[in-house]
Amino acid sequence: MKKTVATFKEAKINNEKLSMVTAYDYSMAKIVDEGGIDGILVGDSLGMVTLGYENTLAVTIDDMIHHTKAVSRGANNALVVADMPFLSYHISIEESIRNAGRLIKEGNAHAVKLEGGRDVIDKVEGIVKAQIPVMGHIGLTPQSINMFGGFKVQGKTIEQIQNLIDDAKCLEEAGVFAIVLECIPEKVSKIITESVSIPTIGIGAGKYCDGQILVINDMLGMYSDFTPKFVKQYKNLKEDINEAINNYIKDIKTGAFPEEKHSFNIDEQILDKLNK
Ligand SMILES: Nc1nc(=O)c2c([nH]1)NC[C@@H]1CN(c3ccc(C(=O)N[C@@H](CCC(=O)O)C(=O)O)cc3)CN21
Ligand SMILES: CC(C)C(=O)C(=O)O
Ligand SMILES: [Mg+2]
Repeated sequence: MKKTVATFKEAKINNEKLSMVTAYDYSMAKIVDEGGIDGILVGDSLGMVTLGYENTLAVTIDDMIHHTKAVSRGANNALVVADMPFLSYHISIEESIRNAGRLIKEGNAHAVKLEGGRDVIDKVEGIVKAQIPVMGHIGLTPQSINMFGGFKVQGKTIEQIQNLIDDAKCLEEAGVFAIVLECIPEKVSKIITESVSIPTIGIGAGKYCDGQILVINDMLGMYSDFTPKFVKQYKNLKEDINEAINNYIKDIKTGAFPEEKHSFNIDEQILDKLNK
């Protein structure tokens, strides 16, 4: 069944949990889509996971469009959400709408996600008015790494918690269809989740969120630069890939690969003529 922003809103009303993962290319998008995932986020985490940057700040709108196009081709049922990268929605409302529009028109995403609350509310309103569904994202917003001084858990003081609740309510008011809550204490995301009527999607935000999201490389054990506490590793593909590569190398060295079934033939007569 095709997932839409309406599916997301209905899930909260019906008390059904939403499942999301990130994906950055066609093949992975197709696999997770066929697996029945509700939503795929083309996260700007691709800067770290697929491009090898230290953080997400260097990712460009063109990087995002390039990967979003690929993911959209592989996703038949899941809702495809594309992250707006750092500085693509900070300068003006006009520029924000233009960039969000490119992710939809060129990338074929169904919705965009941007980080922040009241500080970006005018941009959120502008994009929503342009008929582009927006997902909010508060808590540990990785594009604020230089303000936070690292990837650190947010929402631990009364003031921070009150700000998170107010941000969530303002985002709902501005028309977002869902909000990502990243790296905040479980009891705080419970309060936020109960304060809004749109679904909350948690990452490191505990069990009370209306849905969960993880970076695909983390949950499959394919990224080892760091492993946040909130990651549950469902597979260790790094180990499997290592084993496969070792066997492949061994087979090449010993001549066990390729076999006849992996090779192509020509007519013996042609070979005879060639030899004469
Ligand atoms: N592979 C990957 N997975 C992610 O979840 C992810 C990215 N990349 N890139 C963008 C952001 C960065 N994220 C991160 C990165 C590190 C921590 C981390 O190490 N957190 C500490 C908590 C530190 C504290 O106590 O304040 C941890 O131990 O989990 C958390 C989120 C989440 N996002
Ligand atoms: C971690 C998720 C929510 C994200 O924003 C990303 O992958 O970029
Ligand atoms: Mg992101």
